[in-house]
Amino acid sequence: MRQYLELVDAALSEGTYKPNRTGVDTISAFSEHYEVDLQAGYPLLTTKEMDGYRWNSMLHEVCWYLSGEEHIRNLREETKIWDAWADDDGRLDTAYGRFWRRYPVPAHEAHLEGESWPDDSHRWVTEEADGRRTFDQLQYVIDTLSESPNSRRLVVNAWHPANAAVSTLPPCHYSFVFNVQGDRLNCHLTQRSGDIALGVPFNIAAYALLTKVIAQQTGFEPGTFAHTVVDAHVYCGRGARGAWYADNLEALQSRLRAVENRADYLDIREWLETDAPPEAEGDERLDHVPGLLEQLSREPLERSTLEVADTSIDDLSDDDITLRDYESHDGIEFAVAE
Ligand SMILES: Nc1nc(=O)c2c([nH]1)NC[C@@H]1CN(c3ccc(C(=O)N[C@@H](CCC(=O)O)C(=O)O)cc3)CN21
Ligand SMILES: O=c1ccn([C@H]2C[C@H](O)[C@@H](COP(=O)(O)O)O2)c(=O)[nH]1
Repeated sequence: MRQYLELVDAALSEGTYKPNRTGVDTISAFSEHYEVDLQAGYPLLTTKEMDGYRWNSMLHEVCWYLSGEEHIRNLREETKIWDAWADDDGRLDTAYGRFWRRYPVPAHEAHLEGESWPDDSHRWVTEEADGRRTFDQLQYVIDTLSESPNSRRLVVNAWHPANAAVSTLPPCHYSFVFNVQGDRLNCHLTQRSGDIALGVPFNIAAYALLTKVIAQQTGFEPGTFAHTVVDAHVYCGRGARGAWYADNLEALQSRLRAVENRADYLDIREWLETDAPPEAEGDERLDHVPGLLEQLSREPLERSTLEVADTSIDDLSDDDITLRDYESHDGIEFAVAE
């Protein structure tokens, strides 16, 4: 996908060196935005292999979001991608599905006079077994799309400020808005923080899939997926390897500016691998720059297509989703900064 390669190039070319809480440094750019026409096919990256186990992880991650579960006891049977952030019992402090499907509604005694809140029998409110009330944002979107497609309030929000202030890992893709134009359903995602090599390819695949699912449930054609990434970063390694970029970012950026054809990216990678100190034992592939330069050197292939069975969001499983005509370049491995 051309837009992804442009995002990689923009972050590396314009970014600044930025250490952060993980101890793995980054090259970070502010407010990157791109749009993808979902009518032109499914935007699964082709410049590295995304089918096989990566596809399986992404699919189960989406099904986990839809499940509304606050734990990963079922998800971790299928993929390890969230294990590092959960405890042994599968409890996870990051609430995506939990907030999409079960956003907490304040108890009656917490309501201020004059405020509007739904009553217990409201169609998007669930009274859970323990008496807590939650709100199903995704069902609200689906029902409202059918009843008032011109609504400008089709927002799903995974951000709860008080929770986010103390959570170990507050949601990265925290708010999305659907918008109808003609017969097309568009989706705009705002992401506060994006790991360009590992997280963003999954985020693109997940939201393009979600848009297709919601469009199908409401009788629209999938339209545009628009994505804003506020801190769009490339991890560049730990210790001396990461610090090398602090001193050599300008040299890297002037080489990027001089690129005339794709193959030039491989020359930059060779310069970097020769010049930068090697990654320490145990830190291999935490520097994502070489792998991303390799991706930049590759020509994107034709888009694949996605088939989704007509199944409600409550029942959707990986069996309902089929990827067709996917071809890609070889896989590239990156290590995840925790
Ligand atoms: N640094 C960082 N980057 C992320 O993308 C990220 C986090 N942390 N923390 C929370 C979640 C977990 N996510 C992850 C975690 C791991 C992979 C990962 O290792 N992907 C491999 C495939 C692994 C597999 O499918 O088993 C890849 O090559 O894409 C991807 C997304 C996205 N998020
Ligand atoms: O879906 C996701 C989830 C997480 N990420 C990345 C973005 C950051 O690299 C880390 C989170 O660290 P913070 O310090 O909380 O920003 O995870 C992603 O890209 N996509």
